This record gives sequence, C-alpha cells and structure tokens, in this order.
Amino acid sequence: MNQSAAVQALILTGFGINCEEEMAAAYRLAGAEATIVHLNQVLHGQVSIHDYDILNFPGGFSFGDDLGSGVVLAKKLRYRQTPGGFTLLDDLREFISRGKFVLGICNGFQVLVKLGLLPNLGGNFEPEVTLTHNVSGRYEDRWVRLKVNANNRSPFLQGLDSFEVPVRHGEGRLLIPDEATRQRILDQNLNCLTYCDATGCEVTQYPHNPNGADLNCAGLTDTTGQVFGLMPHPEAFLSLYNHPDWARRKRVNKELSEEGDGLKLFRNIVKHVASLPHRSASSASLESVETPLR
Ligand SMILES: NC(=O)CC[C@H](N)C(=O)O
Repeated sequence: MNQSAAVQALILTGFGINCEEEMAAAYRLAGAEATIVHLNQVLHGQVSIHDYDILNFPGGFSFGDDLGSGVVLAKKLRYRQTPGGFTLLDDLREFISRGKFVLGICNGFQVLVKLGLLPNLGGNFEPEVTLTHNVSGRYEDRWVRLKVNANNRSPFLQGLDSFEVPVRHGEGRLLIPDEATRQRILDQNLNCLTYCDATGCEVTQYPHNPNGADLNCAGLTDTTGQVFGLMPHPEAFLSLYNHPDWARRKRVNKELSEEGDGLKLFRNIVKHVASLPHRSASSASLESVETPLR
C-alpha cells in the first residue's frame, strides 16, 4: 500500500497499449503520482488496483485491434482469473463501488465500452453500445474541437467549455443499438463531449465529427460520473508546444496559453480526488485489512 498523501494514478500498459508515458506525464504535471504497470502485474496479483485512486486505460493498439479495437483486452479483463480466482472486472466493480475513478482514452475508451463500464445504464457491466470503424473508412489523425455538456456532472470536466485535442483512431464511431438506449444516454447527460467548430457550436458533419459517431459523441461517462472515456487524446495536449498552431499563433490570431487544455482534465480529477474528505480514512481502513483485498 502506498502511504503517500499524493493522489495515486495507476496506468496500465502492455499488449500494444502505447500512450502510457503521455498519460503519466499528464498526471505528474497535475500533481499526482503516476505508476505504470504491465497489465500482467495486475492479473498475476502483484499489483492491486485498490492501492490507487484513479485507474487508467491509455490509447494504443491492444492486441493489434484484432477482432475490433479493445475487444480482446476487454475479454481478458472480463474472463481472465487472477490467482485469487477473481477477474479484473470483479475488481473494477469493487473499485467503482468504493467511489474511485476510471479513465479510458481512445483504445482505453474502446476497452471500457466493450467491457460494459460505459455507459453502464443498467448497472450490470454488460456492453450496451459499441465503437466501430470511422464512416470515412480511414484512420483520422488530426485536431478537433470538443464541446463539454454542461449538464454532465463528472469531476473530470468541471469548469471546461470547449477545447481542442488531437484524434488518432480508426474505430471511433459510437453506435447506439436502439432508441431507448439513446434516450437514456441523453436523459442522463452521459454524452459528455461532442464535436464542435472553432466557435464552440456543435457540428455533427465530417470533418468536425471525424468518425460519424451517434449523438456526435466524443466521450461518455457512466451514471456515477466516476468512469469517463473519450476518443480524442487530452494527454497529447499538455503544453502550448503540442499544438500545431503554436509557432504561427500570432499570425493566425489564435490565443493559446502556455499550458495545454488537455491538462485541465487531469488537474480536475487530481484536485477532486485530493479534496475527498474520506480519502485518507478509506486508505487507512484498506491498510488494516490482513489479507490484502484483491
Ligand atoms: N490512438 C488509439 O488509441 C487508437 C485506437 C484504435 N487502435 C483505433 O485505431 O481506433
């Protein structure tokens, strides 16, 4: 158990995940301690997710996107048993029920959707929507602007209105299978991020929406707001110098602050977790358990 008072972010890697260093950099800049571990260390019981505040699934090409992006990794989390005879999905249910946070970016978002953590309307961790090939039929690798749904109360997005971020994906198109699911996502404001134009107005057409997603959706939260996933990459916009316009910003009359807008999401969640009144108390009670919780 990590005794530090710092907010602890656990970042999974392995099997083709490739954005773990960017994600760790984001958390460190936001003041958290970031630990990168191979997923096998968790599956083999060497690392417990319960020792951490925020569990993170970075972007990449897990299992080469075979069978569909995120599918194989999600199956591994659902069915592969740890030495204690539990699956990581069992651990995730427990983790979320303790009020902790889960973030999935791009391939990580695909994993959370295919595992049934998002949107999880039914609360039974079964897949309800999916992410599939972009309507363009191409891998889309460029910058987009996102609009934040002000009615979504997830701590990740507080105080944000619209911001730019890069996308780099081939399978970012959210598909919602039926009208009832679509309506429940809308009613509960789980559609937390949509694609918009330079002025912050929502635009559903390509190229603003790079993949043809239903609801113009770029990101979802679950009903608790603790689980959050998005197709674009906030961890790739931590500084002014990540932005394609940084050198010509005066010429194109663009205001860019020294700190990248993507960093705000990480600052938000780190600040929120640090402010939770029972965080240190719950850590202490976990430490006193004789048999470590899985
Ligand atoms: N950058 C990523 O995480 C890409 C996700 C996935 N491999 C896709 O192409 O859709």
